[in-house]
Order: sequence, then C-alpha cells, then structure tokens
Amino acid sequence: MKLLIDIGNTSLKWALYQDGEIGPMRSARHFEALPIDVIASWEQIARVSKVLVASVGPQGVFEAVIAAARACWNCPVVRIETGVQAHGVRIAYAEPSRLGVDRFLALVAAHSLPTPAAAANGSGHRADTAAAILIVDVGTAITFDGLLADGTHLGGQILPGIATLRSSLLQRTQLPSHQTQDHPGIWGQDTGPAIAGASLQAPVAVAERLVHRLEQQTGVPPRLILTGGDAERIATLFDTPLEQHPDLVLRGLARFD
Ligand SMILES: Nc1ncnc2c1ncn2[C@@H]1O[C@H](COP(=O)(O)OP(=O)(O)OP(=O)(O)O)[C@@H](O)[C@H]1O
Ligand SMILES: CC(C)(CO)[C@@H](O)C(=O)NCCC(=O)O
Ligand SMILES: [K+]
Repeated sequence: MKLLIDIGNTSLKWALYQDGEIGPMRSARHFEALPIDVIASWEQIARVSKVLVASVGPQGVFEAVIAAARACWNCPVVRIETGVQAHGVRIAYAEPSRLGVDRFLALVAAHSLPTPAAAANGSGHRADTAAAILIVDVGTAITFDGLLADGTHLGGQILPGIATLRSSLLQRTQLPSHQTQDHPGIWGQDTGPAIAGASLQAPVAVAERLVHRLEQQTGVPPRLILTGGDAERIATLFDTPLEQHPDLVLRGLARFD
C-alpha cells in the first residue's frame, strides 16, 4: 500500500494506492501545518510501504509529512519534482523545474487518461484520437496547460484563484465589503454579484479562449479537463463540454511509483 499526497498552497490531498488502483481522495485545509485530524486518520492505516509526495506548498507541511510517515509506518518518503519529460509528456518550459510539480503531474495523468468512450466501453485504453487537451486546475491559483495528443506540452497561463481575484480587488480599492456568494450570471446587478460573477467568469473565459486556440491549431476540438478544489464552482458555467477529474494530480503521482 502506497500513500499519495499533493500539498498545495491551501490544501493537502491524499489517497491510498495499491495494485494500480487509487482509492478515494481526501482533502483538508492545512493552514501551513499538518492538521491533527489528518494525522489521526493516517494513524488508522496499518501498513504503508512508501509515501509519494508532490508539493508546491509550504516547506513546513512537507517536513511534517516526513515526520508523520516516520512515526506511523517508518517508511520512505519520495518527493517527485518536475522533469524535462516523463511518461510521454515533454514540458514546454525552457527551465522545466520552474513549472509547478502539480501542473507536471496533471499533464502526465491527462496524457494517459482513457477517453470517456474508452472508459465507458471498459477497454481502458487511450483511444487513438488526435484530440489535444486543456487542463484547468482551479485552486489557490488557477492554472491552464495545453497538451497536444503526441505529449507535447505547449505551456499555459496562471490566474489568481477565485478567492484572490476577489480579495485583491478589495485590497487595492475603496470598494465596500460586499456579500461574496457565488453569482453565476453574466450581468451583476450590485457590487457583490458583479465582483463574484467576474471571479467565476474570468477562468471560464480564459479556458474557452484556449480551447478555441487549440482547436484552431489542431483542427479538432480539444478535451477540456477540470480539476482542483474549486472546479465545481465553475463547471456549470462552460459552453463547451468538459470532464472533471478531481484526483488528476494524485493520478500523475501514481505513475511515479
Ligand atoms: N479562507 C480561504 N482562503 C483562501 N482560499 C480559500 C478559503 N476558503 C476556501 N478557499 C478556497 O480553496 C481554494 C483552494 O483550492 P484547492 O483545494 O485546489 O487548493 P490547493 O490545491 O491548495 O491549490 P493550489 O494547488 O493552487 O495551491 C481557493 O482557491 C479558495 O477558493
Ligand atoms: C501556480 C501554482 C501555485 C499552482 O498550484 C504552482 O503550480 C506553482 O507554484 N507553480 C510554479 C510556477 C509555474 O508553474 O510556472
Ligand atoms: K493544485
């Protein structure tokens, strides 16, 4: 049994992995430390032979994971870093190590995801379509990554996350505090809905623009894959079809077992 852990800037996500199967993903806010209830739930797992970690978050959380793994199972902790290429994916950055490892692993996982049709007919094989992929990871930051069917990473975009899109505006203006309920509409009719609405429409608009560009470049509509803790909040706002894979980064980690 292996434990897969993804440390982000806000949350920590984990799942067990055995015989090629990833168990249910769990998630917790970490507040820059390892929450006591997370450690308590890990103590319930009898045997873990290896912990695989990807982290773009605080160093303290990673160090706490090492300590917990030693205390709970006395097993090795392997930290995966971004590489130039892996599992058929070639990273676009001239300095690949600058690309967040969460983005790297999402690319690796997306490249070998069965197409919805292949998954439905149970073949489990990657269909031989020429569809490119756009990955949108909606977290503390929102990242967009383009991936051609042959594994070429095109690069991407980074946008502040939904919470930061809203809070940064309040920090730099005299705007009054407002209600921050999500507002799905295009036409906000008060300050709160206008700001909340834009924070949701902005990532959707960037994604749809990149989808359009990928289709122009390849001649085939790309697959749009959504992941991240806030994916649910924008998923219904797209005009284009999409797939949701909340555990995409952990799926990428599993490839490095
Ligand atoms: N008090 C809060 N402060 C910041 N973010 C919050 C808060 N409450 C909820 N969130 C939401 O949690 C989201 C984080 O999503 P997710 O769980 O994917 O985090 P993450 O994996 O840590 O992100 P990343 O990998 O980008 O660092 C934020 O974008 C934000 O909308
Ligand atoms: C952008 C985030 C914060 C998203 O989690 C992470 O992938 C990261 O720290 N990336 C490094 C910068 C880059 O990917 O270009
Ligand atoms: K992430």
